[in-house]
Parts: sequence; structure tokens; C-alpha cells
Amino acid sequence: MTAKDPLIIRDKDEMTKWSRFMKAQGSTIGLVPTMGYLHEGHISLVKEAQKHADLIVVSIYVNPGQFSPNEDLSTYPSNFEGDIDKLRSVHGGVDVVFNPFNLYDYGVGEGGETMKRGEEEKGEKVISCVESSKFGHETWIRVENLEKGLCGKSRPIFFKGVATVVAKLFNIVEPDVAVFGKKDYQQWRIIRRMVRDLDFGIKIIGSELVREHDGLAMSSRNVHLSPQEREKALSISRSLYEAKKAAENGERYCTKLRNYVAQTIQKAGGKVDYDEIVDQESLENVEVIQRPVVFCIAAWFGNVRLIDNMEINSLLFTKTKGKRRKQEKKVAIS
Ligand SMILES: Nc1ncnc2c1ncn2[C@@H]1O[C@H](COP(=O)(O)OP(=O)(O)OP(=O)(O)O)[C@@H](O)[C@H]1O
Ligand SMILES: CC(C)(CO)[C@@H](O)C(=O)[O-]
Ligand code: BAL
Repeated sequence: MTAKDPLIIRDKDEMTKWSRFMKAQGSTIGLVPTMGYLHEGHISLVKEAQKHADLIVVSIYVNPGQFSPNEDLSTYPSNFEGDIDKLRSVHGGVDVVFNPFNLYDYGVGEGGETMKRGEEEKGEKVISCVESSKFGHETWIRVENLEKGLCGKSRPIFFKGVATVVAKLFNIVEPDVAVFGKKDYQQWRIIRRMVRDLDFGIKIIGSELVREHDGLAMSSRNVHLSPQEREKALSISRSLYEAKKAAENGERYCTKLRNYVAQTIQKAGGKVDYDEIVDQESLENVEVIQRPVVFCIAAWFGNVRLIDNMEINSLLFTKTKGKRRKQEKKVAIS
């Protein structure tokens, strides 16, 4: 297998020029938006994109617009050279890495009048790092209902920042297809809704969540976990698996399942931000499972906030010779 060096494009106008040129030659373009510090979860998105498009663009950009000033923008991990090495060795390769330097580069008004930092300290308004950085950006996309729950509660500007930067990337790269990971389940749903509501004409693909060998959901932020915190964080995926199994074996009451997961994570030393069972499409809370749902979790281990989720698609009322299949291992979730 020969390694392929991706072309690195840093200027947004050049990115658009490249895409338009390639499309004029008849090629289709698949976009994989990332914030870098790539792992196998990201690579799985690239492989998925390869199935749907001729040419692949991976964007690497830590978007200040989705971080509040009190969040971890300044410590978000990065390793650009390492990322390029990883992409170089993907079978079939990546054509472009778009690593923009001028995504919000509009200059600063006289007297820095776009500076709003301070308001959030008075508790009046939550603003994003992009607003407090004097970039002059003031246009935002909100996906009003889907962004309200789950991560939207504890990160109130997160999804407006994500939807806006993704819309910018779509306008710059002009892809035919874009791939998002179901690890960020709410994000994937929000992007799909935005694309539908604003007629982007881009196919959005949700790619399966990739886990470490021991079940931990892969995430760039895992690098900040100490070995002890990492071990404790396994309580998330383990309890989710148990809850899924219990649901499949007939436990439909969400309160029971949620309490079990929350208690397991707390016992392991984690601090639960939310644990909710929601409808896969509307992301609205479900009390009794009667249709496909997704069990979504966010929890803190030390200073690291992790998210994970598990879809529960089929309620296993499988019958063996007329009887409900006996649970091999009784799942204690009372
Ligand atoms: N384990 C994973 N499985 C599938 N997709 C993933 C996984 N981790 C990240 N992705 C997807 O990769 C894309 C880029 O995500 P991002 O660069 O923020 O990585 P991340 O690992 O989610 O980082 P973090 O959660 O620490 O911010 C998103 O669409 C995200 O859902
Ligand atoms: C979609 C995204 C690249 C937007 O900054 C980011 O939220 C991410 O990496 O999931
Ligand atoms: N993958 C989500 C990016 C973030 O947490 O900011």
C-alpha cells in the first residue's frame, strides 16, 4: 500500500477553488469535519466517506465559536503532524486536509466594539470564545428545539457554534456528502436537521460509534484522563451495555434504567452531567420504551467531560419455543 500525502489547504478561498475545479472535472467530494487529534473514530468516518465520494476532504479546526469562555478551548489537544501521518496511512488516502487560519478573519472594529467579554461574568449572557475574541462574527444558526436538551443544557452555546461552523465549512468546501460520528449523537441529528431546514443539498451520513478494546468511546479528550480516571470511566460504557441488555430483556421503564446507570457511574467516582433516554429522531425524553431510543450520557471524570450513548433499537422479546428467552445473566438494575 502506498501512502498518499494529502494536499494541505489553509486558505478558505483556495479551498473553494479546489473543490469547484474538482467538481467541474466530474468528481464528487466527501467532507469529514474534525477538530483534530485524530483517532480510529475519525478514521472510520474517512473510510465511510470513501464509500460515498470520489475525493475526501478532512477539515481540522478547533472552532472557538462552540466553546464558552469557561470551557476547554485552550487545552483542547492537538498534534497536526501526527494527524497528517495518520491520514497518510489510511487505505485509499485523503485528498485534502483543510486547516483554515482565516475562518472568522474579518478584522476588528475600531475600539474593539465587538468585544463583549465581561457580560458572561456578570451572568447576563453566555457568549462564545469567538465573540469574545473580537472577530466581529455575529451571525449564528440555531436549531432551536433539538439543541435544547442533553449537551445543550450544560453547553448552552455549543450547538449554535457547531451548526454555524459546519454551515461555513459546507459553504466553503461545497461537498456532496458529509460524515459525522454517532458518538456525538445530538450533533449529528442537529446537522441533519439544519441541512434539511436550510436546503443545503448535502447528504449527511451518521457513522457508528467506535470504541477502545475495553469499551471506552474513543474521544480526543480521553488523552486528558489519568490511568485511574480512565479505568473509572469504563463505568459509562459498561453500565450502558447492562442497561441496553436489561431493556432488551424486557425492562421498559426508563427511570429504572437511568438510575442504574447514574448510580454505577457515581459509585465509580464520576459526576453525571445528564443520563437520559430519548427518542432517536426528536431527542425528546421517553418514560417507557416502546420505539427506538438512544441512551445518552455525559459525565465528568476529574476535569474531563465525556459523552457516550447507546442505541436501543430492538426490544428483545425473542421467544424460544414459545417462552421469553431466559436471561443468561440476571441484570441487577433495581
Ligand atoms: N469514537 C468515535 N466514533 C465515531 N465517531 C467519532 C468518535 N469520536 C469522534 N467522532 C466523530 O468525529 C468527528 C469529529 O469529532 P472531534 O474532532 O470533536 O473528536 P472527538 O473525539 O469527538 O473529540 P472530543 O469529544 O474530545 O471533542 C465528529 O463527527 C465526531 O462525532
Ligand atoms: C463538527 C465539528 C468539527 C464542528 O466544529 C466538531 O463539533 C466536532 O469535531 O465534532
Ligand atoms: N466532538 C465535539 C466537540 C466539542 O466537544 O467541542
